[in-house]
Amino acid sequence: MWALRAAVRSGPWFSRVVRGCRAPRAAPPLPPCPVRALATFRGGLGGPEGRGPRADGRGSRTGGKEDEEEPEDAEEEDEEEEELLRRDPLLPAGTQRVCLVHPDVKWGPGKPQGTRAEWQVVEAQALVHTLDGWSVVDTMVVPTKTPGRKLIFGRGTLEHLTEKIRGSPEITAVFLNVERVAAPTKVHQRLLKDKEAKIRKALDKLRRKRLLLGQQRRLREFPVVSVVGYTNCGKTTLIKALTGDAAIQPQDRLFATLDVTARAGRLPSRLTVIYVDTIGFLSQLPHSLVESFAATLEDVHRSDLVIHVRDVSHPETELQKASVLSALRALQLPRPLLDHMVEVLNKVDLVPGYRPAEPNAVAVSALLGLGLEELKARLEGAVLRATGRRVRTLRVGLAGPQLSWLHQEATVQAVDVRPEAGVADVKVIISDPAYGRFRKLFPG
Ligand SMILES: Nc1nc2c(ncn2[C@@H]2O[C@H](COP(=O)(O)OP(=O)(O)OP(=O)(O)O)[C@@H](O)[C@H]2O)c(=O)[nH]1
Ligand SMILES: [Mg+2]
Repeated sequence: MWALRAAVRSGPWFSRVVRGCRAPRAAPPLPPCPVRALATFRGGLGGPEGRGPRADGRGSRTGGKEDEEEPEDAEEEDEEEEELLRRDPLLPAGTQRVCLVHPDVKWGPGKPQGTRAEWQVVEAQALVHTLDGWSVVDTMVVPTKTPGRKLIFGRGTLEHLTEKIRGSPEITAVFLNVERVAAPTKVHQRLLKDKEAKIRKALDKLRRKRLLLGQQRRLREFPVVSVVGYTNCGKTTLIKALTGDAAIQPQDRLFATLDVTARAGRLPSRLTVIYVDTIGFLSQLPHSLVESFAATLEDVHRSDLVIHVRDVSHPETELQKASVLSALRALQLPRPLLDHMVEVLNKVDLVPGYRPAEPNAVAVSALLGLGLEELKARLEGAVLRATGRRVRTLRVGLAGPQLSWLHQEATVQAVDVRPEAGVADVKVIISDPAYGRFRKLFPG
């Protein structure tokens, strides 16, 4: 379901995607950059305005001699990993003023289903804006009837577009909103290969780290709740609202969250859960990036519960839901996680008089804090069911170690002390294995 959509480079450029037609400029074309890669490119776009892409890799770590040497300490290695995952040396540096060209397929097999050109344009604009210093200064929606062929536009249309763009000096880059990638040149093949090898290494390391984190969490028996959803639907804002963590900074941009992060929060019963924030989904993503995306979502596989956040104020909310569900299926999420997923209808404050159509979903405004108590109650029930935890009232002797054991191994909700009998009735949330251990340690 992922597809490559964009081609970005400095200077008006159509030659890579409109084969058979003359390129408007003589400069050698660069391989197109996947949308996903653009979206993950943060910082480091500085440099002289309008400078072309650093095809030689200068200023980045790719392609240089230093790459061949192993970093000496773990910190340096982490920095390198971070850099590799974030930077794309093939992107033009500095400020870019983009002309967004959207081929609007009106009929035939290439006609996009369930969406409209205007929303595809809005999404593409948002993607361009994820890059610091990049802005869309012009948008052209161009009807075309040759979907899936080598030629996207006819010669006449191409000439018209080229002329228009050449006549607009403010345009420094063209973003062609198509799912296509041209074969890279030999220079670029090497660069991409180097980068691929390094990213694979970084992903392996990331996987090992995640596995360790997952094991540590399991040992401490905190239930894990993963929060997934279309990009910009409000996942981070919801986690901020559920955990009260003021340090979390949601942003109104696509792919604001670029890595999986975990935060602790408490449910009404005082049960601590770990909320895992994830990278947003997009309806069309390049196949080549599925693996890296899947790696960041491995935590979701290991979670006890999944929350699917939806932006109900978005005109394409249904399409977004379908995209997320199909991506989760493609990622082969375990069946119980899919079946017991909690659907959260977010941003209801933007839809006056909103009435949820889905009976089991919870409507909230993560921003204004509406509906959160109901959501927490739902989450609690679902977490208890998913993790085999139960609320039990256990009688313990005041003189013995049982009470402190329960504080360590379970979530103590209330302690009703009966001094005359020298006992206390303790209301706890306890997992079945922990209860088994309690009974074994303190029989009778
Ligand atoms: N009005 C309104 N805006 C919201 C609500 N929840 C989130 N937002 C806004 O939506 C934008 C995106 O929110 P995030 O929480 O960053 O969304 P996200 O899903 O984490 O986005 P990515 O990490 O980019 O995938 C921010 O500007 C939020 O303030 C809500 O309930 N109501
Ligand atoms: Mg986020």
